[in-house]
Amino acid sequence: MSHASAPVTAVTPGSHPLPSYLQADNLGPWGNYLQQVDRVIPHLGSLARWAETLKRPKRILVVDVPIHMDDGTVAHFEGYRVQHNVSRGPGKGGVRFHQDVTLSEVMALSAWMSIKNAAVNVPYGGAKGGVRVDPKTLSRGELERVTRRYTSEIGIIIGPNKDIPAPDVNTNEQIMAWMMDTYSMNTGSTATGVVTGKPVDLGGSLGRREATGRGVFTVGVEAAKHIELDIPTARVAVQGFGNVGGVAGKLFAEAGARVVAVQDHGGTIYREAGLDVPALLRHVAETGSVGGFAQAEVIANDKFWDVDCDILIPAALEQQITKDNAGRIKARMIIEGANGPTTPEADDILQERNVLVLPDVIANAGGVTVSYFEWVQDFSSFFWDEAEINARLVRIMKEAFAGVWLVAQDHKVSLRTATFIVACKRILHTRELRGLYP
Ligand SMILES: NC(=O)C1=CN([C@@H]2O[C@H](COP(=O)(O)OP(=O)(O)OC[C@H]3O[C@@H](n4cnc5c(N)ncnc54)[C@H](O)[C@@H]3O)[C@@H](O)[C@H]2O)C=CC1
Ligand SMILES: O=C(O)CCC(=O)C(=O)O
Repeated sequence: MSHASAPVTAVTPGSHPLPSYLQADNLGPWGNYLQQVDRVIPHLGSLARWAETLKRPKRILVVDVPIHMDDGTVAHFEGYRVQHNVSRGPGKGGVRFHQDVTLSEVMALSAWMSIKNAAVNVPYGGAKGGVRVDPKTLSRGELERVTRRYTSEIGIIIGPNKDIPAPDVNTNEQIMAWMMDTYSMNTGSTATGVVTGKPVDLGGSLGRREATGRGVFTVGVEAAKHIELDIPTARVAVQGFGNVGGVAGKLFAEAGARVVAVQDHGGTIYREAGLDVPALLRHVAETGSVGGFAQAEVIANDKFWDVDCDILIPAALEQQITKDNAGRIKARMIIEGANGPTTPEADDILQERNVLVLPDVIANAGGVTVSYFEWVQDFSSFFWDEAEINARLVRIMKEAFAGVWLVAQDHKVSLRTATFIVACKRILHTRELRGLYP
């Protein structure tokens, strides 16, 4: 068929077909997000008439990131920045470097940022970015060149008042420093507020590195009270032992819990008596993975889901808890450190089995909450001490979680749908106040 005669979807008044990249039935994380939105719509009252806006990212940028490799060749990487919603303020959300990252995945991650930011009521919309690259295969120089070129390419849509990136999987303080420097070079003045999660010596905030794990721990302790789960005697299993999982595991261990199993990209380890978490963190810092940790038994990766535990913390990637393993999970409570680790089908199975799921959009909001503190500190050039930051973080997390808990009771819905109710009402209320014109 020639291009000229290709079928064209007719657009009639009142019919608004979705753009092609939003149409497929099975879009992985984006498809999961859409199902989560469908579940909240019946609870939005008159604001439901604006709900379509939640299903369409505001702005999507796909960029080519060409760099010189150390061997003199030129390599091209695919980069994305998606601003899902900016009704409540500038876009805000991390940047992921991963070989499998896709546009629809970044769309979902940006949408969950909109929900999360509204759930804890920080004045941001939602955004996320990614580069399709395995940073472990790059030299330090190559990693810096990828970061700087990506930052220049997305420079047209980011900025301290437009969209503020931060760390996510495989990105860290050094990468944020390069991003800040590149943006500042391109705009002609030092703009510390363009990214958060920077080194403290460069306008970063005390407590940001630990903030997501601390938030996971805080909501976990609060939720445990509701189901009479005793933290000092609890057994915890953690998937992903990086920024989020490592800190959450450490805080649970310090509270007396036994971290019995940990899985990361390098394998799965188990110790019924509890792993020595500080020693494991040192091992990961030295070797890059939990693999090879001497004081533990190695188990098959799939056996992780059968581990006898009270609390499960997925803190790696999306779609880990599915209809295939949800029935095997022994935990009474799941705290989602990762974004999107549980599919909607698995959510239903877990609810049926009375497993309490603390959803990502509230449980891992500690990171962006302290990012907000960092941004505020950068604007005022006045920096707070760590005790103040942690106290404010804990207060926001506790209050947000308590509110979500009440909504879940009132509407007789899961904590995920309850968080979506709180957040979507806030987002759509601002949409309504701002209107659509022009
Ligand atoms: N860094 C942050 O402040 C925040 C991160 N998150 C989410 O938390 C999750 C983890 O992020 P970070 O800890 O920052 O990343 P990270 O890069 O520090 O750690 C990622 C961890 O996941 C593990 N992992 C990767 N692939 C795996 C696989 N196939 N199976 C098992 N483990 C695997 C890695 O080995 C590593 O331990 C992501 O979903 C991220 O979006 C959510 C909120 C904030
Ligand atoms: O700190 C931020 O701005 C966002 C962190 C993030 O990417 C997330 O919460 O998933």
